[in-house]
Amino acid sequence: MKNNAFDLIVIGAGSGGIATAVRAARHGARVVVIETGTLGGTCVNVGCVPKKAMWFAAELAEAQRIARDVGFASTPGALDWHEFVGRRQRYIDNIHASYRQRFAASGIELVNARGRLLAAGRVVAGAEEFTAPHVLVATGARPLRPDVPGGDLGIDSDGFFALRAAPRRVAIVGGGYIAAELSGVLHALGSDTTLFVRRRLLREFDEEATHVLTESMRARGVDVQTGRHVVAARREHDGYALEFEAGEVARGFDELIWATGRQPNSAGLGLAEAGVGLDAQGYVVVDDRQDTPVAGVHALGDVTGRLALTPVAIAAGRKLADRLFGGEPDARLDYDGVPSVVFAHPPLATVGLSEHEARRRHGDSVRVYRVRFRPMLDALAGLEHRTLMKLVCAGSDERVVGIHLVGAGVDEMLQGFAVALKAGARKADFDATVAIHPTGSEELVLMSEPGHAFVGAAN
Ligand SMILES: Cc1cc2nc3c(=O)[nH]c(=O)nc-3n(C[C@H](O)[C@H](O)[C@H](O)COP(=O)(O)OP(=O)(O)OC[C@H]3O[C@@H](n4cnc5c(N)ncnc54)[C@H](O)[C@@H]3O)c2cc1C
Ligand SMILES: NC(=O)c1ccc[n+]([C@@H]2O[C@H](COP(=O)([O-])OP(=O)(O)OC[C@H]3O[C@@H](n4cnc5c(N)ncnc54)[C@H](O)[C@@H]3O)[C@@H](O)[C@H]2O)c1
Repeated sequence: MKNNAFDLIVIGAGSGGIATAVRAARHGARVVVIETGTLGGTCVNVGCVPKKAMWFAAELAEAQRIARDVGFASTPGALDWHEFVGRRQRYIDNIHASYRQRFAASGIELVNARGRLLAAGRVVAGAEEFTAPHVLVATGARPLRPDVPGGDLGIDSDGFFALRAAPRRVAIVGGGYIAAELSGVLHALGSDTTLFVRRRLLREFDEEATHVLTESMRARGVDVQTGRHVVAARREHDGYALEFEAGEVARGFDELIWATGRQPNSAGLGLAEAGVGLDAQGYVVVDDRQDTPVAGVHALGDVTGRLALTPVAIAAGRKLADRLFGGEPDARLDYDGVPSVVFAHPPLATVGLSEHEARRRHGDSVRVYRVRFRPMLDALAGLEHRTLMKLVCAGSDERVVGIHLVGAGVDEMLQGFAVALKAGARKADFDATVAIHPTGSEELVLMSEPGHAFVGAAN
């Protein structure tokens, strides 16, 4: 008879589940991974990876326009979506294959079924039951549409990845990462794009940075409409129509995309019955070691609702495996100072505190250094695109507590500066570093005078 006793049962083979399983197996644990859908979860299949592929396509479209502007005798061609999506899928298929290889090499068992917790240490999947002293819930999240009439019309980010052509006229509803990213991609690939934001774009981010991003998106041609609260959607003879709180209606959209947030995959897993706490939105409640109140039941990644980013789920998983199986009883992820990039057009890169949050925490000791400039290529092309670079410093020694960048190339620029922030760098350390010329990033080590406080913008 098959032995279904393991050291670790992982429910969900997304970014967090896979990372935990592989690290635990490396420490010698016997691991089974239970996955109901496709290996790799959101990031690989309907998240970061296909999104970045589309972002590259959009960047290439923009680069062709710039090439023409600076004198190349080229006319930007339209993207062959079938060709490109085929390449995108082959790239994803290779990731699936590498995961399978890694599982086989590490002796990790993969069960393709829906997992459900029976009790601490007991999980059922299909017709089988598995036991282990440790169970990890890493079941992720899925798109959430607003509860308004017509909220079931149109598509969400999952549907975006099923598109095989740029819609002629598209309405995107939402104001977070996904709304900003998809509107930039579709605009660059030829869609007439309107973004309807309930309040302001990326409200959790540094306000000045999001103001600059909003301006830059508008300058590129995305119709970003803020303060637009959608109360209903309809399908009319000439396409989708959206109705707003004040009674106005916007109509004539060929496609409607909801980018209004995500909800955890925590229902039907037997969690509440086993004593695992869920918050009001259904997120699994964990402490800073990824432990639930039930001994041996852990959770991480998007299902816990904390910093829904792939590297966060991966890092939390590796720490958990190090703690449970690697002899590191204090291992836990430090959730502070996590950098991230919104792959908008242009990208926005951020780490640490916003200016507002820094002033709330550090009062008058906050000093802000900023520079806005026209990147060389844009100047050559006669474009008015501006880059923002902003350092938020606090304390008498001007420790850098926030870095906010908006503009071409900042997506690849931030990682190294995030190391500096995490290591506790001071403004003086930036000043002491000789610039690399001519680059955009040199501006970050050349800022001399602290500037005024950002007092807000009506966007
Ligand atoms: C459009 C989009 C773009 C994104 N872009 C980025 C980006 O650029 N950078 C970034 O860092 N993050 C990005 N993210 C976020 C990132 O994808 C998530 O933070 C990450 O995938 C979370 O990993 P996870 O392991 O928690 O969950 P997931 O990757 O969602 O994996 C959960 C897995 O659990 C499975 N599952 C669910 N219920 C069960 C069950 N009962 N039994 C068995 N299996 C189950 C699911 O099928 C899924 O495979 C993006 C997300 C989206 C939607
Ligand atoms: N580049 C990246 O790293 C990246 C990219 C995409 C997603 N993600 C992760 O995935 C998470 C989910 O992304 P997301 O964009 O779905 O969520 P989000 O939480 O970033 O944004 C959701 C947005 O929808 C708005 N909203 C909610 N209900 C609404 C309504 N009824 N009408 C209008 N607007 C409404 C919110 O105000 C918010 O602006 C992100 O928070 C992020 O952690 C990361």
